[in-house]
Amino acid sequence: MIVFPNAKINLGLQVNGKRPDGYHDISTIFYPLPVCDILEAVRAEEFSFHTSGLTIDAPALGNLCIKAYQLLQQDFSLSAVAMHLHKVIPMGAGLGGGSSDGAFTLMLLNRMFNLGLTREQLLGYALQLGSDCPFFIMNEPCFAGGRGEVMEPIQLPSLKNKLFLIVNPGLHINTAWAFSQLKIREPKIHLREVVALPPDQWRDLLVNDFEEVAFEKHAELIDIRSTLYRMGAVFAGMTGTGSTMFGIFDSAPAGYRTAFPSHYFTILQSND
Ligand SMILES: C[C@@](CO)(OP(=O)(O)O)[C@H](O)COP(=O)(O)OP(=O)(O)OC[C@H]1O[C@@H](n2ccc(N)nc2=O)[C@H](O)[C@@H]1O
Ligand SMILES: Nc1ncnc2c1ncn2[C@@H]1O[C@H](COP(=O)(O)OP(=O)(O)O)[C@@H](O)[C@H]1O
Repeated sequence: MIVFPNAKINLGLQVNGKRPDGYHDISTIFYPLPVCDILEAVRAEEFSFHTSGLTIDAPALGNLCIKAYQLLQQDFSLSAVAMHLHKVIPMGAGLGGGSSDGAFTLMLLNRMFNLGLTREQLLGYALQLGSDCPFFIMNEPCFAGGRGEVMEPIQLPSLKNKLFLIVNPGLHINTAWAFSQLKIREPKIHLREVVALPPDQWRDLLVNDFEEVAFEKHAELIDIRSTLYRMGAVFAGMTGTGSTMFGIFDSAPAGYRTAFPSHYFTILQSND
């Protein structure tokens, strides 16, 4: 069985406060984008896990695909599988690639072994893997609160047929570190009100609180955002805890193939 774990970006990200459990309450809009890893699993005599494509900066046993298998193995007597993950989504980039792999592993095994897990049960397992894993069980534009697991699907017709230029400068920003650096402030305007406006009015209103932390550490991210606006982006910003930047365009900007010579980039059409 083969699945294609996709990435996501965050449209705005407000950190509202620290929780007793050590996590933070956030408000964000998770938006899926069709840049995908490839994950295959087949029944086998013994368990194996192999990867290809981008090198994963985590020990094999720490891989979220293996953690997902182990989670279900605890509750069901799953027979062995041979898994292969082909890594395409840049890591530690704010694109949720690892989280997506974990969530898609849960959905793949649920189908493969006919476990009959409901969406609620899958969401529960996904949250044990990480705060933005549950989103990939829903995998549609969602307004999210809590740790990122309290989700409400949201319509964003203003993004229909828009193009997203994703630029990853390869700067790894650790999620825990980014949260530890944050100064929590009251948002000037709530996320829901901003995204109700046309995207060309989001500039300076749709804020990712982690930009202040990331831009202070990596000034080149500010240059990437300026370049995206110069190229005609209706909106440009950082996703998650970074370092991936994205620009939203009405059409493919001239010269985008040569605008970021030393960075990973890709241009995608909104799924909506
Ligand atoms: C903040 C987001 C926005 O999408 O960043 P990105 O990972 O996408 O950049 C995600 O929710 C991240 O989710 P995820 O990457 O799964 O984080 P987790 O593994 O659950 O947590 C890693 C660490 O980040 C911190 N953390 C994470 C989520 C959260 N709501 N509050 C936190 O304080 C905690 O220190 C936690 O130990
Ligand atoms: N299957 C996986 N793919 C990518 N990263 C993984 C995977 N499993 C575990 N990881 C670890 O999780 C970290 C964060 O992964 P990822 O979700 O891609 O980050 P982000 O959400 O910031 O884009 C990676 O840096 C890596 O150490």
